[in-house]
Amino acid sequence: MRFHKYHALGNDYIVMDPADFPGWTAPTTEQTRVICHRNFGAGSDGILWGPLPTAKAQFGLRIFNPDGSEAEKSGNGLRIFSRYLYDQKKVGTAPFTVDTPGGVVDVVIQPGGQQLTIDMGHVSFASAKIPVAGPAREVINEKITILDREFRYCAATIGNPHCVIPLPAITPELAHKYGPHLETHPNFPRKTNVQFLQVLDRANIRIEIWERGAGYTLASGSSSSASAAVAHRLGLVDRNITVHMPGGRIGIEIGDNFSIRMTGPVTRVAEGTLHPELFTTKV
Ligand SMILES: N[C@@H](CCC[C@H](N)C(=O)O)C(=O)O
Repeated sequence: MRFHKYHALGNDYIVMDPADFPGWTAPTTEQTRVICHRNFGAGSDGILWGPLPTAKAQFGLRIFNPDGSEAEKSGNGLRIFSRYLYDQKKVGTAPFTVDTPGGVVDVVIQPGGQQLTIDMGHVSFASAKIPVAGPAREVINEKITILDREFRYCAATIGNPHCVIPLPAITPELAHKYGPHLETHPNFPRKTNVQFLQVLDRANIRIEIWERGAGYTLASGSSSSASAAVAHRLGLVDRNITVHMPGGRIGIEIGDNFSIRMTGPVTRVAEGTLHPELFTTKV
């Protein structure tokens, strides 16, 4: 049971190659929870299960959150999985494709493997696609009350759902206090990732993130994509944006129809073997 650990700006994932897990279809909820647990397991913000066979792309990938739920897409997860393929010499610097439940993406890896660019797909603000409850509409600047505070939010999908709250100034405390309530708010039937967004200037934004199924994280590629798209949709930024997060920076280019090209780093952390005794712990 070999595992490979990487981080992308402090958003860390464990790659588990199905070839190293004979008899496993995919990690179960219980297995995922204990593997990702920071005290009882190897510790990570999620599991990347692949490469899997797929007719839609060169490689298939499934993404699991630390609570055991499955995500449709992950920007940092895709960069990390691509770096794993590169380290295993399954790909080089030629472009290749990866199929996720949230759509197929195109990947280019810079020589050395430390910087990767991913064409993430298109952002949509359509309530039916995200999904957001209520009549069909673009979810832009709608009111929502959480605990003691009323916010205005925009919702977006890039394969996975996002709730973006623009504010004049942001803090990690906002994400910790309001994130869990927004994640599970009835407006979002499949729950949601949450970003508090501060526009710094027309080329720079700052976000604080609360991830669905993971909690507070230091960086997120799909959150960067959704937040940059919302800032552009509101007319607050241009098309080339640097997203500043507690863990570091991601570059986002917005093309026609809100297509997103994301560029950012990946760092290789460790490789090891999961011991079967790990799975005797229930978390
Ligand atoms: N860290 C990720 C997002 C992972 C999935 C997310 N928690 C979800 O449930 O949609 C990223 O870098 O995009």
